[in-house]
Amino acid sequence: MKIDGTSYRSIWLNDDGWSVNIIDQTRLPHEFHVERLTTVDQAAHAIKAMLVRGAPLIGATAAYGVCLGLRADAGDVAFNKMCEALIATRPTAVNLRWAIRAMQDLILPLPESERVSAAYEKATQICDEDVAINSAIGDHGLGVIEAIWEKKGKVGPLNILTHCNAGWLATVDWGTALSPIYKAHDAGIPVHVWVDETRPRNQGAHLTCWELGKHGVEHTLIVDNVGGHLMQHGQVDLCITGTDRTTAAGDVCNKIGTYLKALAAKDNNVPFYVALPGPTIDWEIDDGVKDIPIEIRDSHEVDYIQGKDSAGQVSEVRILPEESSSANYAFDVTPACLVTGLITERGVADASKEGLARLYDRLEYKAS
Ligand SMILES: CSC[C@@H](O)[C@@H](O)C(=O)COP(=O)(O)O
Repeated sequence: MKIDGTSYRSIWLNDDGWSVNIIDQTRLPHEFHVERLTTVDQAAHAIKAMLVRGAPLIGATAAYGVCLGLRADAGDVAFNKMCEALIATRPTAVNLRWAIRAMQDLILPLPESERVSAAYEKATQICDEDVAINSAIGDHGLGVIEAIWEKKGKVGPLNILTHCNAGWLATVDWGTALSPIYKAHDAGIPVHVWVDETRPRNQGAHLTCWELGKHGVEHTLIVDNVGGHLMQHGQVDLCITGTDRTTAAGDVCNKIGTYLKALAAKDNNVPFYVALPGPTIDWEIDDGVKDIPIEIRDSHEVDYIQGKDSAGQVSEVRILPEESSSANYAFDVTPACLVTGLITERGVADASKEGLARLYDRLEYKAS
């Protein structure tokens, strides 16, 4: 996507042909900083500290992390160790495991001398495929948006609510939930996006607002608990979110707070769509609430809010008493029964075992 006229992906190989550039998302929206990764440890840190985040981008970064690690040591012991370390960085998004598994399947049978070049080829392929997948999600999602726009009598604006950031910053390009929105905007539909702030890390405020603004999409930031009120008053035509892990039965696990939006949408007959690429499906599990590991992050993220102060400095402030403690659950599960449809690169599926099985062969994307 474009930033002030220049096309960017969220991750790309440097001109030197081996080091990896990422956009440091912890500094957005106040500073646009490109960070150069040269070691697997730096890649693991970038994922854990959320310089990069979003399920598909985590997978892509891990794949390039493997390339950087193999440059230092292409032996089996080091390779398996780096794969374990990368998988341990974040537990919920299944794309991470899928990408590492794809690298392992390719690399382990090869002689050491061939591993580095094969790894770079595969990581580049994972990135290019992610871009194509997300563009196709956008095309299928555009169909959904067009149908709702028709039903509304083409009286604008078309109000879409989204949670967290499932835009191009969360993928290699285009995004999942935001890809249909960009395509609808480009097709001339007057979309307006309600952007959930998404506490505690404020991916909505920091990243989604920045992305949409750069693309010229109308948007309004709301605090996390406003969505239900807007839905009760007919101010939301549809919701679209992303997902970090989708079960074979269509449950979706996304940023904390997604479930409450889906409940409110159901109560108000607002369509609730979830956009996802094939590698986000975990075919090994059916029951998301029972089986998806939910990341619990450092409570510092809840205790402090980061922003730009009146002197123009980016700083943090503590929002609760020194003696109080907090809990930081990063994701929740929305059961399939609350999801109107799953927008995939292969079309829109019912959120059910049968719906997903109609589009995918469960052996295509292996994560374990
Ligand atoms: C296309 S991204 C889908 C999800 O990864 C996204 O909605 C999300 O919840 C990201 O969480 P984050 O903790 O910022 O990595």
